[in-house]
Amino acid sequence: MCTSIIFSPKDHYFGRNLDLEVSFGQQVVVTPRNYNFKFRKMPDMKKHFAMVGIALVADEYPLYFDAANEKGLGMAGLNYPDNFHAFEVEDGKDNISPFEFIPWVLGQCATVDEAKKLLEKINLVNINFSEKMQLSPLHWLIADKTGKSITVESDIDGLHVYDNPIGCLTNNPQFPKQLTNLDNYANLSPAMPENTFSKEINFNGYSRGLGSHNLPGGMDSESRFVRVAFNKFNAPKFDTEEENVDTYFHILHSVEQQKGLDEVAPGQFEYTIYSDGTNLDTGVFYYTTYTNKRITKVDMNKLDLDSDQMTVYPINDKITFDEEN
Ligand SMILES: C[C@H](CCC(=O)NCCS(=O)(=O)O)[C@H]1CC[C@H]2[C@@H]3[C@H](O)C[C@@H]4C[C@H](O)CC[C@]4(C)[C@H]3C[C@H](O)[C@]12C
Repeated sequence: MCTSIIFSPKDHYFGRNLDLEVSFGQQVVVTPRNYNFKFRKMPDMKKHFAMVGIALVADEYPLYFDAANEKGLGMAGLNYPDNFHAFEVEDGKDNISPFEFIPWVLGQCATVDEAKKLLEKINLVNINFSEKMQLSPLHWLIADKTGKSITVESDIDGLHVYDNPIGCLTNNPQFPKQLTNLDNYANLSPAMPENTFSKEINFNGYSRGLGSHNLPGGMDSESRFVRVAFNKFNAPKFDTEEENVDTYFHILHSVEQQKGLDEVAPGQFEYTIYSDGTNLDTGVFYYTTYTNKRITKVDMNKLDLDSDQMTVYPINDKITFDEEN
């Protein structure tokens, strides 16, 4: 499972938890403006916006899991098995494979509105990156530095682009069903509950936090959607970058999957491999990993963004302690 959010306390932070049972050897990858993006069915993109995110580099191509560009547009791909459908190549359309989708959008769009326009021509096609790396069944969250976001789902009946008023995405079911399910939790509150049960009964309020007693705690996608939305909308907003980044990671870590809790095959457990976020207003990228909760920072603006060569930073994954004595 995975969870992606946009959090807008002052600046806008966009990113995700990547949950899986195996790691692909992904890294932090900055792709500068003059790296030549090749597309299978579309012309090369020789000049484009620079982007930073997490990717697996294969055959010198950045296979992005999630990224944000220098204009403040972010995009993340999350698993969407059984529902995702890829189509045959169609004349007159922008035929893009899912593995090309993030560079295609982030390379040329600065805002969600521009992305929506581009998506009118898109046909997500059935082309594997390679024999070994087959098509991924994904859906996407796209967000910008106004705080606006959309969800993109390619179902058997075509491409759906939904306005996303919650600014969160997890996995199945389809996005409209996640929104409907959220209705079930409208009475959650950070405050102690009012007695609307019956005037004839007195409730003692035996514990603090009873307003969120029914907040779902499961690893499943519906539970994480409700939990991350509740935690995000009730999170404090600060003035400093440090406090807002810290809060952003508290929100993502509230839906992280500890090893041992989500068995996907006998003895195999899905867990939160990394959590990341880009400040869309500044282009600074942050991440933590399952074993390294100290926030690592990569500022793409410190690189030559007019270059044609990617910069790759291996994931900083080591468990460390601050030795006090
Ligand atoms: C599995 C990842 C999504 C994580 C997630 O949602 N997990 C939930 C699993 S489930 O719902 O519980 O089944 C996705 C996100 C981005 C994907 C990767 C990117 O799309 C880049 C390439 C694309 C290639 O086609 C396949 C390998 C790959 C390297 C993908 C592997 C995998 O599908 C990734 C890593």
